[in-house]
Amino acid sequence: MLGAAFTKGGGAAAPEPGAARGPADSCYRVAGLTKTYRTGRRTARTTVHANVDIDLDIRRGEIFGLLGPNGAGKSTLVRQLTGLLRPDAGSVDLLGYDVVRRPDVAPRLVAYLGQEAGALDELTVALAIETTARLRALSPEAARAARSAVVAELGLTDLAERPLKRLSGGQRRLACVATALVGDRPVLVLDEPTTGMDPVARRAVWAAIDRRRAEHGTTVLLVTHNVIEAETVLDRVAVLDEGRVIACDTPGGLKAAVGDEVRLELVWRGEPPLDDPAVARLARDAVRIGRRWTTRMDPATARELLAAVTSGPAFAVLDDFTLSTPSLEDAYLALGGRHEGLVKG
Ligand SMILES: Nc1ncnc2c1ncn2[C@@H]1O[C@H](COP(=O)(O)OP(=O)(O)OP(=O)(O)O)[C@@H](O)[C@H]1O
Repeated sequence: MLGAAFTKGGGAAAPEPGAARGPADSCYRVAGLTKTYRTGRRTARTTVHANVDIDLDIRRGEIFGLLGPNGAGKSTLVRQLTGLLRPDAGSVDLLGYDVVRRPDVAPRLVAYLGQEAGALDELTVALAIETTARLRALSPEAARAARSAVVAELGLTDLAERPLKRLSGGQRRLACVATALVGDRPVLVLDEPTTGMDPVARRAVWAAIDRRRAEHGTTVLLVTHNVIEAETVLDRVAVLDEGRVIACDTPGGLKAAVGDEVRLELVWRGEPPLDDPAVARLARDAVRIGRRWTTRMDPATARELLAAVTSGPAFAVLDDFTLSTPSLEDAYLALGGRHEGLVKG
């Protein structure tokens, strides 16, 4: 199985198969992974504990998410999982291979999409995809066929002959996703793949990822801030905060941690009347972003406060409201994560 994955993923000669230490269905087994950055001179030394004693087990064929605010340590983690960064301590087992001891192995099993387009920027979309396919050891004919297929699949036909550097941010990101998908690597590690994309492009990307999982059993490790997207596509998610995994479960399992609470969102068109007791009660706990207030509470209290707000003077300045079951974002907040780094929608 490992040999087959290597032949398919291609590249230079496959390494000796690793001693399969993990269970047969394991893709990544991470234990005690720790990375500390030290910057600055001796007098103004800064130490950042980017990853602290991280344990993870990602199964084959899973769509596994890493969720967390800016600076939580997500990119640092995936760069170690893909052999681009050496951990200070800990182990990474990828399909039976020791990535720390053999950092050359990961690039041949994993298609990694980082946050930058980098070296491909000068090439046309078609050439960038085809070149990547050739680097993944496809024959010239197979590379051309794979390029045409992924261009059509992601709706890139009209952009295929344009250089990446002449595309919009979202278009360039889509082209980079195409380069990650071509050649059918057994593992995809995608760092914020849909950043800047419109809904049509985003849907095309998720459909393409889902298809690979269904047809090839591809494992996908997805870094995201986007909790809405995360909820719909992920099998399991690890929540990172300040370098540590603070939870790891299915989206449903994480949401169950929030219990029976519901989310009440209010959007104001003017200044809410704080002398209204219901408004004052909501103001006490609400997370306020611009004109939007978000709170979590038990359903009976939420209904009571909403009834008071919609039947009193506050209604005149209320633009919109929603009462909904908890989201992954609520679960994240209940876990003690910081609010600012997560985006909605
Ligand atoms: N090369 C570096 N040198 C020093 N500190 C770094 C370096 N790279 C990252 N850091 C720090 O390590 C921490 C984790 O950064 P990392 O990029 O892994 O976070 P992230 O979760 O991917 O963030 P984002 O969502 O913003 O991409 C941050 O505090 C960051 O400032």
